[in-house]
Amino acid sequence: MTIIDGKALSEKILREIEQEHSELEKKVGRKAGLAVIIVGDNPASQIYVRNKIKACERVGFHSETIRLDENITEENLLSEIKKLNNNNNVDGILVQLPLPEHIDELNIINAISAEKDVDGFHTTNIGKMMIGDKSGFLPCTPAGVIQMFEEYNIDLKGKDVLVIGQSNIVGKPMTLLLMRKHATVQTCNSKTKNLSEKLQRADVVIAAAGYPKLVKTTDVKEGVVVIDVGINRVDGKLCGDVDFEEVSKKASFITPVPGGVGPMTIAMLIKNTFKSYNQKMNK
Ligand SMILES: Nc1nc2c(c(=O)[nH]1)N[C@@H](CN(C=O)c1ccc(C(=O)N[C@@H](CCC(=O)O)C(=O)O)cc1)CN2
Repeated sequence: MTIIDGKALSEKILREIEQEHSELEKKVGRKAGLAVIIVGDNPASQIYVRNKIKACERVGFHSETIRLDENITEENLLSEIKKLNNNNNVDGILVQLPLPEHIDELNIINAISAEKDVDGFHTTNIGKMMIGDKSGFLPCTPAGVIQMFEEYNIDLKGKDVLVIGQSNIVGKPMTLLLMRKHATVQTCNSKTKNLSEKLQRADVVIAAAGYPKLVKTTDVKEGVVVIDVGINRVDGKLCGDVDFEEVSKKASFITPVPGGVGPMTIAMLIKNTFKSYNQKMNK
């Protein structure tokens, strides 16, 4: 059994970007820049935003964090985005999700210029992903999972892959990227019947449901590849959607939580920001 080390892989990606960026910065005369908007004080979001800013510092990017009150109006949030769209030092913009309920998430995402949407959530980038137009940005978590498969030489061609969860951030784009790898994909949701039977048949399981230890040993077959996208806090401790202790006894490859998909999400964000910077330089 191999534990897929997302932390080490993300560090390798960041090292490569740091090097390429420092060479380009000398030629261009400015750093790549990422702006992160956070609304309210959700504790988990605070951690993720801090990790994103740390990653920017790690690779030498310019970063700015715009902290906004929980009660901000949609109009005022849109005007912050407009300023960043017009700021030439900013290559990437993201709004940390989730947003408070009074704000229309889709409206906000689509207000970000598609060329700066390094989260890959804008309708234009989702469309580009759908048809395989490489000029767009891929959503960071699914792109990070694909990068893990490539790094560990896990071939998906003809494999039966079960994706648990169909969120816009993970499940749906993950399904699409797996199809591009010629996997046979089944996407489950909370209404799916006989999940346990489906799990037993899967060669690869990608758990992104948000239920602690949903996937158990009795559910999976010997040699299964397990990717745990879940990040749950139980009694102050982090755990994924997979019972790691037990399932790792049957798996051929498995990701841990923490230290698996999470750091890869951040590495892909940095990669997308660097891509945006490069695209601007080449214009
Ligand atoms: N605008 C966005 N919002 C959200 C996204 C996103 O991609 N864009 N995804 C998730 C949260 N997320 C990124 O923002 C994210 C989650 C987890 C990690 C991470 O590094 N996890 C660590 C553990 C960190 C901890 O102590 O909690 C790990 O798994 O090792 C990074 C990013 C929802 N919102």
